[in-house]
Amino acid sequence: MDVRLAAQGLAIGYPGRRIGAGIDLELAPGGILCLLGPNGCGKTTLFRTLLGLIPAQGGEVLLGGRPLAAARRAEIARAIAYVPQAHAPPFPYRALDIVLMGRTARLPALSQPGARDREIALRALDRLGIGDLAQADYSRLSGGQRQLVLIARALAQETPLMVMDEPTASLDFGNQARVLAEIAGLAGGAGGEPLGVVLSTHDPDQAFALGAEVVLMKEGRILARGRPEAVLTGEALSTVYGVPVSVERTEGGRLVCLPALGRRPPGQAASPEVMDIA
Ligand SMILES: Nc1ncnc2c1ncn2[C@@H]1O[C@H](COP(=O)(O)OP(=O)(O)OP(=O)(O)O)[C@@H](O)[C@H]1O
Repeated sequence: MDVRLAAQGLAIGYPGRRIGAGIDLELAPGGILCLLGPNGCGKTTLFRTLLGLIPAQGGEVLLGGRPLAAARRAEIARAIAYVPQAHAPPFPYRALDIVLMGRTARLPALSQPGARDREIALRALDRLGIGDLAQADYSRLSGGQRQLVLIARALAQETPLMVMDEPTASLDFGNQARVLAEIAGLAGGAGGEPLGVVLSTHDPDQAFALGAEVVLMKEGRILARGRPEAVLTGEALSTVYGVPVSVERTEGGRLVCLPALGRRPPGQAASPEVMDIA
């Protein structure tokens, strides 16, 4: 089955508000796309458009070569799982109930999740090291715990593609590494068939760690796309984030991005993001 997700000349935004345009990208099982860009540049808006949650303002999204706009909600949910930024629901669901929601698109109409769905949901929680939270009230979990539950929900959905909006944002150092390893494993086929994963992050080092294809965004447009070594240069990162950044190689051979605090790159205007602390 062809489950590639593609954006062609995509324009994104909200009624009366254009956020971005001219966006082309493609995600196939086995691939990892890492979306980087400053706050407010349109990453979440792009994800919501790729998922069909808001309509494209121009161009189109194709799922398996067919227009996403023509696909039914359940069909999209069987192809693409979504890990939104962690939020608290208005009702006190158990963490297990939240994960079971990932099974909805797999169930016949009007039927309740069964023993197998429960087993899959519990396995997803265990895989992320939070099996002990299954009966906990989701609304009382920490931001990072909620984020892990939402990732478990996406795993339980058993889709070939996964869209993850800042999946490591609230996680501690160890859980960030665990989730990155999980993403690499999913794309590598550790859970069975290789998945295609697109994630957004504010940490460019994650793109190096994952060896992911990078999509660098600014103001709703794609500035550069390709291998992290080619795209994530000090110059490109300095331009996009408005702070001087150098990219250096560690003794172990890994590239890391280092923002220099207190100095601006030549020609950069003063920005509230630049801290003059030197
Ligand atoms: N429902 C909405 N209606 C109108 N504008 C919106 C809506 N939601 C978001 N926006 C605007 O769209 C722009 C892009 O927001 P978006 O959340 O896509 O950015 P982002 O790159 O994901 O940001 P961050 O890195 O801070 O999460 C912002 O200016 C935001 O104010």
